[in-house]
Amino acid sequence: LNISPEYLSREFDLMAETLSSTDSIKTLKFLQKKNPGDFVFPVSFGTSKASISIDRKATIQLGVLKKLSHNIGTTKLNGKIPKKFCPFEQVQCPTGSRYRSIDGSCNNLDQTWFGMANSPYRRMLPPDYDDNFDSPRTKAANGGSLPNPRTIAINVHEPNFTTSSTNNLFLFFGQALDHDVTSIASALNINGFPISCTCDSKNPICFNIPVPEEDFSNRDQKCFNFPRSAASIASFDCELGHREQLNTVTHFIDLSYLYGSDIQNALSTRAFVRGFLLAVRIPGVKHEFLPFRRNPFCHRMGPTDRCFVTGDARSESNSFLTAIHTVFLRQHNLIAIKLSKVNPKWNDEQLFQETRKIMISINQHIIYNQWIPVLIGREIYEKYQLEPFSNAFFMGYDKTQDPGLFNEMATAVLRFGHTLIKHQMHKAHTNYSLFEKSTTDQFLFASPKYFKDGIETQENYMRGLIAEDCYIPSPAVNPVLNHNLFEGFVGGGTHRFSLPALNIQRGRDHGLPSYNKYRSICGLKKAEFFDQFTNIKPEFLRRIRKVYNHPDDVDLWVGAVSEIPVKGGIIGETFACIFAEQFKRLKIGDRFYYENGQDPSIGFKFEQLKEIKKFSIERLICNTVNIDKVQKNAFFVPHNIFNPLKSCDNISDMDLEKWKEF
Ligand code: HEM
Ligand SMILES: [Ca+2]
Repeated sequence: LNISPEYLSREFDLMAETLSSTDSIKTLKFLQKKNPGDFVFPVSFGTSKASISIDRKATIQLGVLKKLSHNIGTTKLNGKIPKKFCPFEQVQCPTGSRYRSIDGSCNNLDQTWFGMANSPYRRMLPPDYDDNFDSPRTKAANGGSLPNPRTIAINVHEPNFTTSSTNNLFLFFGQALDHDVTSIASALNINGFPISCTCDSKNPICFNIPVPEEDFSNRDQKCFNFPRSAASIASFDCELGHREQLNTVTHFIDLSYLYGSDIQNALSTRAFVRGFLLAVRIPGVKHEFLPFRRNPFCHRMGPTDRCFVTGDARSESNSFLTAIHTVFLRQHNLIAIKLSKVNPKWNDEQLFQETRKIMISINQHIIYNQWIPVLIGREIYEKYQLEPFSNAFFMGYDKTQDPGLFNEMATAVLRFGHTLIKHQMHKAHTNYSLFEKSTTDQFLFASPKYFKDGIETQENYMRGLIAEDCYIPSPAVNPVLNHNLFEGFVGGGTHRFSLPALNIQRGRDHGLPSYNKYRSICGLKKAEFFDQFTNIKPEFLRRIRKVYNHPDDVDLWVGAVSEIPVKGGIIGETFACIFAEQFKRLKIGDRFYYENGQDPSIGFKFEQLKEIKKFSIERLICNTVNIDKVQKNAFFVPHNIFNPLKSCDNISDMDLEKWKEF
């Protein structure tokens, strides 16, 4: 049904007025109450000024849709959101820039917003909201309710402690990559406060998970607090549409976790001398450290503690991830020093931008050349043509391809990692022997410890990453993540979370269709009966059948992490297919993709590209960690025969002389 612009304009104004009056009352109550028993969801990282304003306009749109669909009896309404309520505008692009913008805009010169920060996710399949456009997916095939996510967490994701040959570097490099491409905006109230979803809250933004009878670990709390993700308008041209979610970081693989996704953050990471990023130097110590800032915005810290400045607020969520940030910071400054020697006339800005470009390129090279084949196996890797060329430019950039991240990636696929995280992890000495175990809760938000334990500790974490294995792929999730997540973190209370339950609830919050639907677009058969989930091991299928009534009910993350991994890979066929499609788009839809040779003014010279391709994860480790040997493939634990240690002297590096300007 087509709705006239005049009618829509009136309805939007009315809805804005209604919402602002109820919102301000709620906010006032929130401020007056300040009840110490209230607690705030601890994971509200994905926020930005832009996300608050987009959320607001999207909420007004959803209110209008709800009212109209109620009055008219259909949700299939066509019309344009009035200009005043459309949060997106064409960006004015500078002409001929050789470098990526910080917020990702103007990568695509026709569709300037493709992949930029604070823009909506895309979807592989249309959403499956209960009311078709906004309310979470909660209905089961038999007309009843889907099983409680926490019941699923307890029964399907119960811990198992078997380790694999891939290591923690593979895993946490994956988390860093996730943080590069996605950060779901959390819903905030109009004053920018995180929303406090107490168990009895009637706020429609609260989608709390009740604690089921069988949850022995959490009997003392009534619910798991769960605010929905912020809303976004689904399309840039502001057609009326379903609730979409908002990515607050650049969708491109552009090291936004190192350089920031907005200008203010970006400026705060720079030293403004010789192209350097801000870093701490300690006299007599070879390597640099992350720059620090003081409270009050550090998580879980005392008044004298310090935490770090980085391009992404989640960099401190665990010490192993912080170690990866440190490695990239060091490599940036190493390149900047060399470039300044090669081109002594370049100023800070030139040095910074070219170093950033090289860094993003070596990171893309490691991802496409080394990390992806381990994740999805060679067969799918080759089928989707993700492998870099050995000796040629890539000429396949296609400006019609939208590289934007699929909601499925943020809400399910990239969360495969949650099943691989060991309950206890270690640091390692230079000879790779592991020592000092820490349990999951000890390395979460542990920056003060990371900092205080002294400089050698940081090297020990980095060596721990390469020396220690992670778990094998399976639906099992370690007991701290599954049963006691963030225990004691929030206001000193006993509130705990369950990571599998959060993943499942987030999928429903975003209206992700069921696992079964994705099977059918990924070349597997859509199952009529549970037995037709033939790529799920019987022991896991038994668990799934115990909690779900129908194959169409199974949540995407749950079904897909239960699949047998693809040959030579870590994830199953369904995740591998969504992943490969996404990373193909991130390659051919990124004008600055490092191999792109279509436009010499932004691409590397051929001899420079050859140098980039000499770089590897092993070289990165050799350059930035106190170590003189590293295993042949640094994403696997060392092995005397299959993955022996190799001297760093025999691992190639880039020759930056190829950047000399005459
Ligand atoms: C120490 C370990 C980790 C903890 C405690 C942790 C915890 C969390 C939490 C609480 C969320 C938000 C859940 C929600 O409300 O929707 C989340 C999101 C996510 N996690 Fe993890 N995680 C960890 C490691 C990892 C690893 C190793 C990976 C992947 C290899 C990963 C991938 C993701 C992704 C992709 C998201 C969604 C991010 C977004 O788009 O906003 N996480 N994690
Ligand atoms: Ca990015």
